[in-house]
Amino acid sequence: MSNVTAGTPAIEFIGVDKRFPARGNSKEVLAATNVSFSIAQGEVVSIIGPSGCGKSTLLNMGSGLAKPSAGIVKVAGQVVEGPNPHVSFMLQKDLLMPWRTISQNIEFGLELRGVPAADRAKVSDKLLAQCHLGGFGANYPHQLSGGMRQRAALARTLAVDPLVLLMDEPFSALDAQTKMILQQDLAHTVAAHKKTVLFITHDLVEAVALSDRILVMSERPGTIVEEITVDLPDRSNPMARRKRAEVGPYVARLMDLLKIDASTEVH
Ligand SMILES: Nc1ncnc2c1ncn2[C@@H]1O[C@H](COP(=O)(O)OP(=O)(O)OP(=O)(O)O)[C@@H](O)[C@H]1O
Repeated sequence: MSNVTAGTPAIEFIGVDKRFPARGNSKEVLAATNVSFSIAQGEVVSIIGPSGCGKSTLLNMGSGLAKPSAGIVKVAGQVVEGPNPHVSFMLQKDLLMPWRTISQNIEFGLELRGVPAADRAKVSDKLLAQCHLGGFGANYPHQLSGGMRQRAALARTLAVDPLVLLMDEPFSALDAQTKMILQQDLAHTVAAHKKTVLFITHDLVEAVALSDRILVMSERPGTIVEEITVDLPDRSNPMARRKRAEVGPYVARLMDLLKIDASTEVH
């Protein structure tokens, strides 16, 4: 799946607008405007921005679940016209199917693609081990902790061997320590498999700890107002990276760009 010509960006947005038409009493919403960026294969890029600025809408367009109102989105050099096999989604909610075991959940995407059972089992066994879930394949989601369920969701996301992982606040519902452990898992796995990641987060330290670059969006209609290169070592070891003194100044800069201070209103 990931055999894409070297040098072709994994995902590109070119002059993208997204408008939701007026419906009933609600007016038309211009969610995002003039969004352009390009992510190279193997890069990890985070998007941060105020609530409602269109971050999830961008991911939906990347996955083909929503169409741009203007501009184009390309994945692996091809214009995204609908759901496509190059991308895989991971959300805050694990969305595991409660009636399927963890292995069956991990294998679901492969099943849809008609991969034979024995081959599916090989993939899920490997991912269970890699995601520290060895021995839990026959369990059902309700038998696992929240952190383990997100690990299973990550394994399911990786099972189809996507070129791009689109991640929408995947760890935001977890406690701070579990979150750091899962960030570590993710960073390690992404580096080992040279995956491309587009990651949405409200957690500024998480963005610095995990990313090669951070795209900062304005209030709605969201557009990219700043692009910050995270020039720090240890992208595959966010626990080490977050201990570095340079993290503080990056976070301060992001807070300034997002205009977060003591007077910021809570929505
Ligand atoms: N299907 C839809 N129909 C109409 N409006 C929508 C739809 N989806 C999103 N919107 C609107 O578009 C804007 C952007 O929403 P989006 O969920 O992309 O923001 P976000 O930046 O991800 O927000 P948050 O940080 O709170 O998750 C919001 O005003 C939202 O209400």
